[in-house]
Amino acid sequence: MEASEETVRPHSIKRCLSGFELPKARMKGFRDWVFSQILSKSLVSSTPISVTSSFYDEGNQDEEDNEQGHSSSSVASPTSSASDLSYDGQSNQRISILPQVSDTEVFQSEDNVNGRRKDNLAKVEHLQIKFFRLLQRLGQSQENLMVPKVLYRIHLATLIRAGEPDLKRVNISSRRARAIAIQQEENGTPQLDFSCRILVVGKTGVGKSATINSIFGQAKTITDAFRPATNCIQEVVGTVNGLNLTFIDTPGFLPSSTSNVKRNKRIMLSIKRFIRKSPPDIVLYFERLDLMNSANSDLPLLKLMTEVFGTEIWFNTIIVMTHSSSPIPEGPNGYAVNYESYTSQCTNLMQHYIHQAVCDSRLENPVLLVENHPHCPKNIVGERVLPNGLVWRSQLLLFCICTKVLGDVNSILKFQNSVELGPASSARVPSLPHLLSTLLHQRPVSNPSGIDDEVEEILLSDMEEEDEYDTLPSIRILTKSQFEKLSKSQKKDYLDEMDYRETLYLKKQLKEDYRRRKEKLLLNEQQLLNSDNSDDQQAPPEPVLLPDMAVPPSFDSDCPTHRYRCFVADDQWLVRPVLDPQGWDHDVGFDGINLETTTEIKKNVYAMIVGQMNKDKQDFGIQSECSAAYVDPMGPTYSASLDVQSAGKDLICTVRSNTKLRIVKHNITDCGVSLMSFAKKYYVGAKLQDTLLVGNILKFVMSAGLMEGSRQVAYGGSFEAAIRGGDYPVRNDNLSLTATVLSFNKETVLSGSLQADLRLSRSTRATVSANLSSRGMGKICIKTSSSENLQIALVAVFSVLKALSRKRGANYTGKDVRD
Ligand SMILES: Nc1nc2c(ncn2[C@@H]2O[C@H](COP(=O)(O)OP(=O)(O)OP(=O)(O)O)[C@@H](O)[C@H]2O)c(=O)[nH]1
Ligand SMILES: [Mg+2]
Repeated sequence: MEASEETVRPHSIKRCLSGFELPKARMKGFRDWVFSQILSKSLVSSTPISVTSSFYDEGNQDEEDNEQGHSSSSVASPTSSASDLSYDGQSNQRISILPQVSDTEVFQSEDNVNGRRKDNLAKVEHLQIKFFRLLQRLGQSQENLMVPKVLYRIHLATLIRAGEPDLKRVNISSRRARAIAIQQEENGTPQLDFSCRILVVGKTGVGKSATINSIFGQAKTITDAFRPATNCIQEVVGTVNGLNLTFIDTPGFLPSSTSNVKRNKRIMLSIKRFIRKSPPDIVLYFERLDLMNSANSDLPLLKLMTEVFGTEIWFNTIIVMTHSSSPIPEGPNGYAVNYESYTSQCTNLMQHYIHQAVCDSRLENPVLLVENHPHCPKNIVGERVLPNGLVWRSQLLLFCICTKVLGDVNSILKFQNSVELGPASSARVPSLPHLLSTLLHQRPVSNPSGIDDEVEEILLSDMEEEDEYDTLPSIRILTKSQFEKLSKSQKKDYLDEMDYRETLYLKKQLKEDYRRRKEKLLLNEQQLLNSDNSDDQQAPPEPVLLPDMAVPPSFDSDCPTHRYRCFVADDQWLVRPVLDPQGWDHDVGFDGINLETTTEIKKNVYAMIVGQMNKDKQDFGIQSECSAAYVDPMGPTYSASLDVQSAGKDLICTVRSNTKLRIVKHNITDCGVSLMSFAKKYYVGAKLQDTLLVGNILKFVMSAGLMEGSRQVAYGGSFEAAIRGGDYPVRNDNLSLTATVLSFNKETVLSGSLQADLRLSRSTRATVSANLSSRGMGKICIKTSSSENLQIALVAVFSVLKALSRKRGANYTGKDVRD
């Protein structure tokens, strides 16, 4: 038997055994859909969604009161700190405990004064004007990736909330707002009124107070290199570039350990009490970049924060990493690590911990690098510059503005409670049209020879013909120098001839491969028959070469490859460990198992099991499919399968049955039924599909089906016409046109799509896919690849860039900047 050293990453099940199609895409498809449904609700806010009430609510009141009983004097009330703090001489910069008014409230008060109610769109437009004015003041170019992202989210949010008559207004609002902002900044009126409340939290000594001082450019709070400096919650107020900033500086948490939990919780509860009346717009969570590594885990602290403040706190949190110019630690093998890769590694690690603390991996918190050391290099205007060239102070202000503006838009348009974080809840209901289209596009269990039915059909028809390749006269292969000596037309003829021969050779190979597989199947049948009669010696199974695993060049005890090996002891079962490099047990890293098998139980009866199971301290996940099929070589194929996969705390179980009939030679009829159970609801579906092959070139597929569940029914059907190139399946040129109709809830959606895969010349391929639906939505995608003619690629790149820049100039908001 072959030794296998291969490990599998989670959710990337690979196929090793041939014979059956592994329906992984389908297995994941439903889960993806569940999450996309939820995410689509948060269009405004994949990162900063304004905090919901539970972050500030009266929840845990009993607990807080209990804790308060024990609270030490280290966390003083805000009023006690005010007396220690003095004005700094500038009228607009002081440390005080002023109640803050949010911008939304400002709108409301203005509206009352004017005696008329501004509509929500006007409020959003007003915010956009402010946003553009602030960008000008910060000197932030609108090319900064954050800016179009924010504008795009505002645009989407307003589109969702706008009524039909307002759509035109929404589309031009951003351009209008920009023009007004420029005008207002030139005139200096009206006065820009923007305030922001920022809560800073993190472990002690990470540089929270130092960062506040750096932002204001003066020592407004006390810092200390040797002992905790901030002993009470205090507000630090000041103005930077016309922005009224209020920082809520808090005492630092102690490193996570069982003895510190109580103290940390006490600090958090007092912060929670402090912010209840006037909640912050933004939370800055501090970490030291130079001390980040997986051994120094912050997870318990992040979990405690989530427990005390609620998951919503993470919606508005920006992660700030101080000491970003300090020397970064060496890599595990003693070599220096590149700055960019170290920072992205730390960012990923931090995000991973937050995902674990929230039990949800959809959050994406912005990360900002900061350096407060007085000797940090500065640019000509005296701003601190990081080793990667970033001027962090203006970047931090920009992040704050963006978060605040999006938060305000969320509250104006009432999006606050549209997203719930946490493990998947069973309240989700799958969409029937989605389930139906999955059923219609499901491929039945394929032939055990491992070759597609249609390909088999073509190969069988070609089988009788003599291999054309063998009848070809021999040809002399030219060396490079000989080829160079040929004239242009001779070169072309030579290459055409080679191309022709290559196609014929590939055809021959495919046929031989098919013949071999068929013979093997026959041999197996024979052996089965013989073994019934006598105990003849069996031929040893063909060894399988498994892919090698990349092993680091030097020994590293942290690399599991050096410690764990696995063997394939039996070619019937393929069992592999699943490696999760970011799993809770970073020492071992394996927290799952992957299993695959295909076997012939009886003559013409095949069984297949494919599955993966992951288990760690919190989560248990399973994805598996068990199928059994009866394949009559001359006639029908009957199959049944059970598909089990986990979605959050629920299990999705699907039982399917399929019958494939070949009554007429070029016609394949496929009938299927499916029963799915999810969250105590059942969904039943049925489909009928007919495939007609006309020669080797034309193919027509018609299908119709329905899906029923939750007392609703979705109907649908599709028609596909495909033309293949003469050299199919060796050359995969094809053109297909599909029309689909889906009807659900008295609404019928028609859609059409085109897919073309063409070989334009010997070295150039083009793929075109386009679709359009009766809802007016569509997509077109053109891909070309060429191994020659670099100039074509350059022309393509140039024209795409030009089109993009023209579009950007015309309208920021119409573009999906997320890609
Ligand atoms: N080199 C370097 N030193 C920093 C940086 N940020 C803060 N420090 C230093 O770290 C020490 C602690 O900083 P503080 O701002 O007091 O830390 P803190 O997080 O407010 O601590 P607590 O108030 O105890 O919660 C001070 O001596 C700072 O000068 C940084 O980015 N780089
Ligand atoms: Mg401090």
